[in-house]
Amino acid sequence: MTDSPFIALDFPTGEEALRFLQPFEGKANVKVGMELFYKEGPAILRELKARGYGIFLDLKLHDIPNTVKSAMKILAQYEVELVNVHAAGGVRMMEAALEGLEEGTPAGKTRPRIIAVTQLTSTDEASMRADQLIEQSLEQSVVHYAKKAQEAGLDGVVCSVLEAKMIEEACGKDFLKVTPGIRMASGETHDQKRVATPQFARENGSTHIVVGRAITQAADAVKAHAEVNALWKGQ
Ligand SMILES: O=C(O)c1cc(=O)[nH]c(=O)n1[C@@H]1O[C@H](COP(=O)(O)O)[C@@H](O)[C@H]1O
Repeated sequence: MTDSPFIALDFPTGEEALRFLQPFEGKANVKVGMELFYKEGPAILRELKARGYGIFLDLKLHDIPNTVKSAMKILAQYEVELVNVHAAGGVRMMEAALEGLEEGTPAGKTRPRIIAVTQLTSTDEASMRADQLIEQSLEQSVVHYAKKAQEAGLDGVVCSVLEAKMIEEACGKDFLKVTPGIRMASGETHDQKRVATPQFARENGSTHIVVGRAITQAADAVKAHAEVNALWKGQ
C-alpha cells in the first residue's frame, strides 16, 4: 500500500490547521482528530475536502451500539475516507457502527472505510496489565481485537507497527493496518510507547501510517513530510 501518510492535524483551531497546510496545496492525506473537530465541527471537513485533502476522521467512538450506530449515520454524511471506533466497545458495537455508516452513506457515494483501535500506541504491556487487568501479552490483545474487528465486518484496525505483521498473518493482507506512533530514527517519542520508523512500517506490514508531531512540529514541515513519505514508499 503506498498511500501517502495521514498528517495528524492536532491543532487547536481550523485557522492554524489551514495555515499549516497552505504549502501542501491539497496534496496530502490528513487526519482530523477530537481537538480540531470539537473546535470546528463539520465545517473543517468541508473546507479540507474542498481543498482536495483525503481525510481520516479520527473520533474513536466507544459507546453502546445504538448510540454509535446513530453517530456513525451522521458521520457518513461528511464523506470522509476513513473513520474509527474502539474495538473495546465489542463486536456488537462495531457491527452497529458499520450498519450506521452503511445507512448514512449518501446514495451513489462510497462508504467510508471503518477501522477499530486495538491498544492505543501510548499503551505498553505494563500499563495495559495495570490499567485493564489483561493477563495476555500486548500482542495477543491486539491480535484478538483485530480478529473481533474482522468478525464484525470492519475494514481494518489501528495498531502499532510492531503488531502489523501478526495482524497480516491473522486477518490477511487486505485488512487495513493503520499505524500511528511513527518517528524518525532520532525523533522524540513524546507520550507514545510503541513507536517505529516509516521504513520499518513499510517492511512490517502497515498499510497506512499516521504522522503528527514529526511533521507538524518540524522546522520545515514540507521537507519532513517528503522525507517521511520517501522512507515509507522506499524511494
Ligand atoms: O487513532 C489514532 O489515530 C491513534 C491511535 C493510537 O493508538 N495512537 C495514536 O497516536 N493515534 C493518533 O495518531 C496521532 C499521533 O500523533 P504523533 O504522536 O504526534 O505522531 C495522534 O493524532 C493520535 O490521536
